[in-house]
Amino acid sequence: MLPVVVVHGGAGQIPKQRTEQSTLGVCTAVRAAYTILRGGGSSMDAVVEAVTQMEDNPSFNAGHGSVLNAKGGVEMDAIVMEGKTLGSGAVSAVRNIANPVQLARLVMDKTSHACLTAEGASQFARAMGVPEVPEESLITEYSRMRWTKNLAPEANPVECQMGKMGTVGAVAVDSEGNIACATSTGGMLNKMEGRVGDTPCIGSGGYADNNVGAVSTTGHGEAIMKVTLARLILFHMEQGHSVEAASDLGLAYMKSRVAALGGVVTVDPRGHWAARFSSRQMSWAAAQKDTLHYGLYTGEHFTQSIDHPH
Ligand SMILES: NC(=O)C[C@H](N)C(=O)O
Repeated sequence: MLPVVVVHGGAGQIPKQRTEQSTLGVCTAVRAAYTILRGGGSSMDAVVEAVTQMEDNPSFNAGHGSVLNAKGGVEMDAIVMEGKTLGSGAVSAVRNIANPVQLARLVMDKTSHACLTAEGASQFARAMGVPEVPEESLITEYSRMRWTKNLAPEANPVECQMGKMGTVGAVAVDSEGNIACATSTGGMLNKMEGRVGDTPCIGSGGYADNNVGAVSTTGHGEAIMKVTLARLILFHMEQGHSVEAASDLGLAYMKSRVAALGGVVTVDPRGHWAARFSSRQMSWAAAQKDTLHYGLYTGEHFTQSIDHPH
């Protein structure tokens, strides 16, 4: 069954005019990651490549295309974790870099820490030679439009969040059976400056353990943290549930316990995979055995050959 990679482009409600770009984005990212796996590359390289591509894609709320905070700025969170050693790296509230997921990986590889935040993360990025980019280059017309709309006195904050839930994430198992996850986000629209969400928090935004599996999550961060969604799903897998059942149990608990919707991508060590969500939509894609799988609405599942798209 191995290798496999599964990605998501965020749970929520995607405006009609953006659905096509979103589906295209997850499919392109999963293809790039699968090429790495098929060439014998590691699951960590694969998930970082997939998430990097989606950070660069303005259709998603991560990197270029991130939502704006209350002051109109961009602060981003990201995490990576590898299942062999349980090593992880994260950055939170980081500014002025194009690819927070790559900085998270550097935190894992080059420091003895699990997470660096804000100005400290920026200093570390500089020390590692990561180029600084102007904030303007991360902001799209669409994210500025959403932000402005949200400032209007009659704005409905819940409605405004919809369509900008596009956090991105990936999980993978490589041909050696090593498992990894990565998640990256601009957070929640209009968040307070300095707000840190679930994404960089181990066990909430993601978790990977070669003995159990891996999960990357998306949804309302404060709710995800309350139930430590990624680790909760892996707990259900430890209890013998399938990737699909465990994902649904975790999401159902979050819905009943804290009235929140979300989505996840999940793998187990044998290469079973799932893309599950309680929100109306989540763009997702998976690649395994040279087949591309993708979908957007509940119950949707399209397949095509990786090498011969039609
Ligand atoms: N779109 C998302 O998934 C948001 C992210 N979980 C956060 O709260 O920061």
